[in-house]
Amino acid sequence: MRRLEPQAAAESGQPYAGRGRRPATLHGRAWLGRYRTPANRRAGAVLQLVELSQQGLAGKRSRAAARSHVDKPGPFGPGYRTPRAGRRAQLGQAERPRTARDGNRPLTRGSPSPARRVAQAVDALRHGWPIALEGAPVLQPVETAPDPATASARMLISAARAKTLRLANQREAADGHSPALIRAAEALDIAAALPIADPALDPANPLKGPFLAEELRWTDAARAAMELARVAGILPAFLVDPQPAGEAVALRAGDLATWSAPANLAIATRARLPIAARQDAEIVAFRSADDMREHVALVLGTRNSDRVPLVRLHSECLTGDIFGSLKCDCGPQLDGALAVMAREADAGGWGVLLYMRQEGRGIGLVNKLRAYRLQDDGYDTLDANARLGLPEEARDFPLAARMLDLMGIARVRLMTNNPEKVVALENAGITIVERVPHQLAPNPHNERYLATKRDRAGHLLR
Ligand SMILES: Nc1nc2c(ncn2[C@@H]2O[C@H](COP(=O)(O)OP(=O)(O)OP(=O)(O)O)[C@@H](O)[C@H]2O)c(=O)[nH]1
Ligand SMILES: [Zn+2]
Repeated sequence: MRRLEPQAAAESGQPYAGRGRRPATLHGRAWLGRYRTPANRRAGAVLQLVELSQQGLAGKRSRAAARSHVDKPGPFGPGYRTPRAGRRAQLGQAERPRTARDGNRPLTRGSPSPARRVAQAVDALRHGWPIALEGAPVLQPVETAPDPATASARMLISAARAKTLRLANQREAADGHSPALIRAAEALDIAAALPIADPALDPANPLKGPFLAEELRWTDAARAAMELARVAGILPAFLVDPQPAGEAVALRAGDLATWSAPANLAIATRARLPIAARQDAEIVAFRSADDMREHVALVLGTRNSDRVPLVRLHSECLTGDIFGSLKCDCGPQLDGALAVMAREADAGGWGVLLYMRQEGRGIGLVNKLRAYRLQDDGYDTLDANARLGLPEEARDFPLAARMLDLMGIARVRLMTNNPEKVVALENAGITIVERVPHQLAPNPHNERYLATKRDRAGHLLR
């Protein structure tokens, strides 16, 4: 049975509060120093033998730089400046690709609907089957490819990954999740392509290449492919125009926008759910026809139109929520939120916990665990995601707004330290009457994770 501890106890500074577990030892971190080779430039493209280095570490923004953006209103207090304000539209709103402008090869008449095409494409990527985005060559996912003989000299990878291979320019690599096209001197089969796709294999494969960076003429389709890989939870790396080609699932870049529309979400069912924190709790389940992830809300206390509910938007963390992982603060935050809401209900108010199935900030469990592996090599949370070619924040917060909307909740007191949640919910039409800080005691394993949240992601942590 899960053990609950009140937030007050957790806030009192007790180590590992909220989960009642202590780590046996405190592990030191190995920071690896590496080397780089100079680039050999030729005719505007970069052709070189690549030696990998940990340049991601050099790319850290300072705390001052992270905070040097526009002013924030209301919930954060006077003078607060939001980090990454210029990129706010991308963050917390899983990218909704625009309608494709590339190419002119039409899908056949009577082909499946956009949502069905995306569902089939995601399924294909999980099985290792190729996809064919309109206007783009056939793309074979590297990670899941069933036939090791599938080969191509060209690969589509993330700009961030291309940067670690010394192939992307700074401008492209700034948006690490954006795509880059590379060409090898000879065809790469799956065994050769995997170390290019997976940074976890870098230590065993320090030498790669030579590669040529090619101009990408089907950008929208390539961006959609990266996004589909994220949704499928696989590494964002594809063989381009592979041999043998296999039967590809056809779709358009713009199909993703239809697939991810919050309006698709509806209440599926609700039931009474006595939980340790509160016996009269209710659970509400949400479902979209398109997305297999089923989100839920827990309602604690009796709905009361005179009281603005205390709301916690919690994103799934299997490791923290279920196993009590000490690497993050998710487990204590989940338990703490329910305990505070139960107290609120005792005092005549009510609370709503939205449990969003957006594991690893939207990159999925396996890719989060890949990021953990890179963190063991010294990368922080953000750099580990970047090195994988995945966005640091890929959650779809408008979906949370849709859940509140479906429950008839327009005004909330939001428990969070993350200003982007506040901004994203407000942009989606929810009024945040108050931001309620939700900080719990750190432990030696999550100190760096919390410092990264504070110093690089702008979370309001002490
Ligand atoms: N990619 C990645 N995700 C992580 C890592 N550690 C935790 N997470 C995920 O981060 C998310 C944390 O979610 P929340 O606690 O709801 O949100 P938050 O952005 O930390 O903001 P708060 O509301 O202040 O807690 C969960 O989905 C975790 O699975 C990590 O190292 N890498
Ligand atoms: Zn966690």
